[in-house]
Amino acid sequence: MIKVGVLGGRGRMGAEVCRAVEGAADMELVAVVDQGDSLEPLKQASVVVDFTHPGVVMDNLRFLVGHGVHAVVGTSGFDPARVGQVRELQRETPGAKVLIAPNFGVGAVLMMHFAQKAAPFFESVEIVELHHPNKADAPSGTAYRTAELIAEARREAGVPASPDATVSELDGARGAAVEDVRIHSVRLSGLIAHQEVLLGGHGETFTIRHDSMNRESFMPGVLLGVRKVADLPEDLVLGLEPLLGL
Ligand SMILES: NC(=O)C1=CN([C@@H]2O[C@H](COP(=O)(O)OP(=O)(O)OC[C@H]3O[C@@H](n4cnc5c(N)ncnc54)[C@H](OP(=O)(O)O)[C@@H]3O)[C@@H](O)[C@H]2O)C=CC1
Ligand SMILES: O=C(O)C1=N[C@H](C(=O)O)C[C@H](O)C1
Repeated sequence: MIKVGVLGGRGRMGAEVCRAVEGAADMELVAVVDQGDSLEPLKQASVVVDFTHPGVVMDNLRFLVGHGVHAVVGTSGFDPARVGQVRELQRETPGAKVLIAPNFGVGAVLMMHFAQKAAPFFESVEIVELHHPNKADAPSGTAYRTAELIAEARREAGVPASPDATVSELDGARGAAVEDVRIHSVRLSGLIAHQEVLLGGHGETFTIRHDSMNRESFMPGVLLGVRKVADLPEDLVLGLEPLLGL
């Protein structure tokens, strides 16, 4: 049995993770921690899943890595500086593996993968992400990571930035740029989590779209992460891709 703790266990995702862990025959839910609770009960767990808030996740990781507890992190907000800080924590106290996945939806991981493959073949690429209005951060972690992967693929292939003649704009009209890739964030009641990667050039466009219809959709990926995190080949893995053989 894998002893699992959940951080953010009363939140939208955390509550869903608690249900999924309780329904898994090979897992035992040993600790559920939320805002204001002590982190101490998490020491009983061999793996802790974190779906909290970008503002607190680094403190959570400091505690988990410091106590040798493997972490499966879904919380957003991981830019290169934060990833570097996690590596530093692991250097200071070796032993705990960390999996940080911007998106645990299998379809979303495939969307990112296909976008990375397609990006060098088109002159233009932009991302539109659409989420429920309770989301605290923009752009989404998924869109940020997609932009990084697209930028890396285009850089390696020697493709220049997407053409754009804009010389005057209302602040924000052209979205946020992550390494030259524009991201547009929509917050709309009724939505859960959705993303389109728009590619264009030479008289054709290609759109890759992913939709999460509910939060259960993330659970197969989360449970896969819990099962695999202790045996990851590297101390820190970014994204579910290697666990899916991508
Ligand atoms: N990787 C993925 O596949 C997915 C990632 N996410 C990400 O997961 C994160 C959580 O999303 P969501 O569940 O919708 O958010 P919620 O706000 O519903 O849940 C977060 C929970 O964490 C609690 N919390 C805040 N601070 C702490 C703390 N210091 N210790 C313990 N718990 C704390 C919150 O309490 P309170 O409300 O009192 O602040 C809340 O109960 C976001 O960053 C989101 O982007 C979401 C979906 C999928
Ligand atoms: O806050 C959410 O809901 C989601 N957050 C993640 C992100 O920021 O990419 C994953 C998914 O989009 C849902």
